[in-house]
Amino acid sequence: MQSGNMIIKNASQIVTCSGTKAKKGKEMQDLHVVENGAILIEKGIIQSVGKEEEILKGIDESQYQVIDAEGKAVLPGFVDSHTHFVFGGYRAEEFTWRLRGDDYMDIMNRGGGIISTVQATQEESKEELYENGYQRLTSMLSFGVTTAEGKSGYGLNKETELKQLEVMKEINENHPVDVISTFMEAHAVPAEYKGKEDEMIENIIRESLPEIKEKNLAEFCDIFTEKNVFTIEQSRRLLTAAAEMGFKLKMHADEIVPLGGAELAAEVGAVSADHLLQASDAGIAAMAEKDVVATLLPGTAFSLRESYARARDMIEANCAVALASDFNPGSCHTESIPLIIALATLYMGMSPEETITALTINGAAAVDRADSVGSLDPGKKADIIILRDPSYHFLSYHIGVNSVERVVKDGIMVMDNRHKLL
Ligand SMILES: N=CN[C@@H](CCC(=O)O)C(=O)O
Ligand SMILES: [Zn+2]
Repeated sequence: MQSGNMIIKNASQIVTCSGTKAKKGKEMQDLHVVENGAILIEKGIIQSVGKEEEILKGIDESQYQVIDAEGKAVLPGFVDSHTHFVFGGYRAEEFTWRLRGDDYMDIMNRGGGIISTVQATQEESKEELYENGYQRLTSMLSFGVTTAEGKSGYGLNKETELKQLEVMKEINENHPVDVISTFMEAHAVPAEYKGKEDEMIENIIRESLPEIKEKNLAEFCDIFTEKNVFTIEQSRRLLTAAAEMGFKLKMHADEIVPLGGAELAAEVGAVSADHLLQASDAGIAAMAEKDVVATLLPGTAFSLRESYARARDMIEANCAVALASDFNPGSCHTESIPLIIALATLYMGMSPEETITALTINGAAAVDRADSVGSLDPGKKADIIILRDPSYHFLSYHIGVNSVERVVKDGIMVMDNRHKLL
C-alpha cells in the first residue's frame, strides 16, 4: 500500500471549509458541510470528498489505509498563522508581575519582556532551541494544528535571528507540522539602538534581509509597529524594502496604541495585519478593500487583560478574519486552540462557523497557503482532524477542552489523543 493512501469514512459531518482564498465578511459563515461523508486520499493529497456512497463506489479499499471516523466530525487541520514558538528561557516571573498590575510595555521598556527572551535566546544552543521548539510544535499538533507560522525576533542581531530561523527550518524538515518562517528582527529595540531606531532599520535592510533571502530562511517579514517600538515611517521603510527583495509582509499592528498600522498594512500590500485591538474604522475599511487578512489574537488580549479586537465590525466591514494563538513566552504563553475558540465565540461575538473559518481557510490565507491547505478540497494536502464528537459545534460548546481526537498530516495518521486510563 502506497504511503499516504487513505480513506476516511463513516464521518457524521465533513466540514470542508471549501475554497482556495480567504473568506470575507458574510462568506465566513459558510462551512460547506457534507453529512455522512468520506474522503479519498492518494499520496497525501485529497482526491475526492463527498457522500460516502458516491466517494467509495468502485474503490478497492484494500489499496488504502481505511480510517473509521466512527460517526464523528471531520475538519481541515487548523492553521495557526501567528506564533513565536522558537525561543529561549521562560518568563513565568514576568507573568506574576503582570498579575500584580505591572504594564506589559513598561516591563519591556525597562529591559524585561521581549528583551529578556532575547538574552535567553542568544545564550541557548541551537540544540536546546530545536528540542524545545519541536516539543512545542508537537503540543500544537495535539490541538489539531497542521500548519504553523513561526517568527524570529528574539535575536535582535543578525547572528541570533539566523540561528532562530535555521532552527525553524530544521524543525520544519523533521516535524509533521508544516512551518512557515517569518523574519522579525524589528520586534523590539535593544539597548544599543535606543534613540537610533532609524539606524537599526537601515542595518536590517542592509545586513540581515539580503542574507536571509539568499539562504531562503524566511518567506515573510514582520515588524512591531507600536509606540516606543517602531514608528509608521520606520515600518513603511522596512516593509517596502523587504517587499522589493521578494518577502511577503506581515505586521504587528495597532496592538496597544492606535498608530495607523492597519492602514499601513493595506498601503504596503501586507498579506496580514495582526493584533489590531486598536484598529480604526478607516484601517478596517482599508484592509477589507486591499484583501489584507485581519489576524486576531484573543489569547493575547486575554492574557494582557486588554479589550478584544473588534471582530464583528471587521466581519461586517467585509474583512477576512483569521484567528491565531500568538504562542510566545511573554504576552500570551499558550498554544491552546480551545482557549482561542472560547474567547472568539464568548467574548468577540464570532459564531462557531466564523471561528472555524478563521482557523482554517483564513488562517491558510494569512500565510499565503489557501491554495494548498485550510480546506478539504481535491488537490489539497490531506491535513485533517477527526473530532471526539459528532458535530463541529462541540469545538465551541465543550469550552476550553481539546475536542480533537485524531490528526492526519499528508495522508498519514500522526496523532491519536484518545484517552486511555492506565
Ligand atoms: N507584540 C509583540 N510581540 C509578541 C509578544 C512577544 C513577547 O511578549 O515575547 C506578540 O505578538 O504578542
Ligand atoms: Zn506576535
